[in-house]
Amino acid sequence: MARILPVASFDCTVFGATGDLTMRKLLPALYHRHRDRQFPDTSRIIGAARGQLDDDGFRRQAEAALRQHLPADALEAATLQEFLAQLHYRPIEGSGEGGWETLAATLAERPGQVRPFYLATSPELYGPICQRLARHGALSPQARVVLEKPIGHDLTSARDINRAVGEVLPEAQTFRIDHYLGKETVQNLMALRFANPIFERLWHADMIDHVQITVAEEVGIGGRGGYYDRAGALRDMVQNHMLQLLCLLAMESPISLDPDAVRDEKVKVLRALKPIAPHEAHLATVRGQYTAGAIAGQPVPGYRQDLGGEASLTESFVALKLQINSWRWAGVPFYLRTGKRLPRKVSEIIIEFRTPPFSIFPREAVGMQPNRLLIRLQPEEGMRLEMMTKEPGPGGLHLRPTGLDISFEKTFGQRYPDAYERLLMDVVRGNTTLFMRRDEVEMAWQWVEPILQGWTDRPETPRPYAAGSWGPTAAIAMIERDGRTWYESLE
Ligand SMILES: NC(=O)C1=CN([C@@H]2O[C@H](COP(=O)(O)OP(=O)(O)OC[C@H]3O[C@@H](n4cnc5c(N)ncnc54)[C@H](OP(=O)(O)O)[C@@H]3O)[C@@H](O)[C@H]2O)C=CC1
Ligand SMILES: O=C1O[C@H](COP(=O)(O)O)[C@@H](O)[C@H](O)[C@H]1O
Repeated sequence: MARILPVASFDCTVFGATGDLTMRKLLPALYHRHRDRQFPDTSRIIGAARGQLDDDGFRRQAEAALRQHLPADALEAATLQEFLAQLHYRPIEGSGEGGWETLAATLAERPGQVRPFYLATSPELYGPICQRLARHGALSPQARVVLEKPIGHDLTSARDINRAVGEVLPEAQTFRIDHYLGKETVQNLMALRFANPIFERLWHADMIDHVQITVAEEVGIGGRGGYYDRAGALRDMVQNHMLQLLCLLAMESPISLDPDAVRDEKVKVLRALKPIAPHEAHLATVRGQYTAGAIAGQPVPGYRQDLGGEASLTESFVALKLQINSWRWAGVPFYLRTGKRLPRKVSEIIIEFRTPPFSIFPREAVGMQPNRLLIRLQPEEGMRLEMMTKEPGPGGLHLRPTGLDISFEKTFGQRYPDAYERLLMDVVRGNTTLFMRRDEVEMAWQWVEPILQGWTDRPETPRPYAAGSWGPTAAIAMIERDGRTWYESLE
């Protein structure tokens, strides 16, 4: 059973409190933390948005959302009522003047509380909201502002947001969230690498042939088409989640778990990424867009139908090959791919090791495969080290890949907290380790931007792929040109 470390009493103001993210992720996460008694009853969760609701109206919306999004066995009547009683609502205009004095007065009732402000709104509002919080004296030393991804739409807008927020708030009180960093299995990458010296010896271009990172989703763009069609897969998933995974995989050992020690090492990886110039973007990347198809035997519409019939050049799939300019990684390609409406939800990292420099086994020793370390981030979280083993029997020397497996569920047998649960409690604690620093976000945009530029300079229709397939065939061709292949661990 995991230890629950209690946090201090807080007043958490959630801007965008009636939106999808709050209803689907933040309130369920806070409910779970309440259920485990991780925060005191004196804590309040104050919803804020433009809708003219009162506390009861917000509680009714929240209750409906919790009933929809929590598993039935987590819903206990008394716990739910206690949690709802901690919810409040203050109407507010994020970029205007209405509602700020009332919110400030509500917060002033309890000056000693930790004050998280969660900005679950569009990023254009981050600067205006922070400026207003400052103007109304709400940014006490106990304040922490959480900025949801995406931080901007490109490097310039990211810098503008960071500058506007930085004018009123120190970096130590700024929490740029990337929920992948809150996933247990993503945090485990640090344990895998820095608590197991056997791997550190192998974690090097001398031993590793290449790395694959796949983040596949079954879902389409759903009700978020307005946002997604402006973003696309590169901005939505690669600029943040996938580059963060890459940083944790590729960074050198930090000198400690201190937030800046870890983030310094991640920034070094981002700085070492070999730029993909605009004119190279078409060779180093593949963009795709799903067409109608079937997932788990059920027909699903295509991207354009999901958008309401509009034509669109936005990619719902991207695959790319990148290199890291460092002694550790020189010459080791990293292949990344992510997409919506792929055959199943799976996030997985494959480290493929080099083959033996010379083989003593005859050709008939069929099944020779390189060693691979599979790190399954979700679902069926775990790790598998694939080794070549002699098949038992008298009929000659036959080799077969077999796995040393760790299933987290079998090993630890407990509920995995959602990423937002851990991250929200870290915000209250004031621990920024699992949040992105300003320079990290900007370096990631700096690397991604020439690719976007290349796509703009030579606009092409993304390659179609049927929903339920693994993306366009060009993504397969991209890796196969290098004599490698995407690894499907469950197939
Ligand atoms: N939904 C998700 O799964 C994820 C979302 N995000 C990011 O989180 C943010 C929120 O996303 P999501 O919840 O989906 O968006 P929604 O459109 O569902 O919700 C937006 C919320 O912001 C409020 N709002 C809009 N304009 C203003 C304003 N001027 N002043 C105050 N409140 C305002 C809306 O209420 P009202 O109109 O009443 O004011 C609503 O509560 C976005 O940046 C998104 O990219 C990030 C990761 C995942
Ligand atoms: O940030 C986002 O992440 C989700 C995928 O998150 P996961 O925890 O379900 O793997 C993605 O669907 C969404 O488009 C993106 O904005």
